[in-house]
Amino acid sequence: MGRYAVAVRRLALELMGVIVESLGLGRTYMKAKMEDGIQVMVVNSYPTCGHPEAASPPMPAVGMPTHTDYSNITVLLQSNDGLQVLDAETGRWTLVPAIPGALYVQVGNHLEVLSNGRYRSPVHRAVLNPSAARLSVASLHSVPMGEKMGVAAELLQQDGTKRYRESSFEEFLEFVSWNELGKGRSFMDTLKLM
Ligand SMILES: O=C(O)CCC(=O)C(=O)O
Ligand SMILES: [Fe+2]
Repeated sequence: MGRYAVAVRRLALELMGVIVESLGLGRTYMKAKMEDGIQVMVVNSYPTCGHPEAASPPMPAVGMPTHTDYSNITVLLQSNDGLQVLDAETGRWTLVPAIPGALYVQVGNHLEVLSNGRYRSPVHRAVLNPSAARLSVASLHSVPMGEKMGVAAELLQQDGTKRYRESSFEEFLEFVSWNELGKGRSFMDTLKLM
């Protein structure tokens, strides 16, 4: 686990470099902040479970409720199927298939803010697998705890409109200590200015 944590952090920082470069900000734009930043590793263990509610179509049992990740970027390793992403247009849940040896990379809230909405932080959840127990390891990479993340000044200049307010990881923790995950307003919604 120790070696995986180091390797996945190196990968996340490398990917962040490529992403900010794609935004025209230069590859080292976030380098120092990401190097000083935080990495949260979450190991999720889900039991086997079928469809507890008789419904048509069947309602899956949810292991982790609907949310977006408060990170810049998240790298997920999953043992088998269970992760679903919400298609905002159709309202449909799409399975992210577990491919042996593959990592799933997901945009977090902070990257959506930084990019002024060019990158979107997907709404996702984990459903219980009816035929097998499941493990997932999520590695969330962010800027330092008290650091405020706002829209990149260069992108704001291009766009002329700020779509998100700034926030820090500390503010997020304060929010989640009072608001249950998957219920009511999400923290991401509180960041949106339009
Ligand atoms: O178990 C999964 O596939 C999802 C985990 C997740 O979304 C998280 O830990 O933030
Ligand atoms: Fe997540």
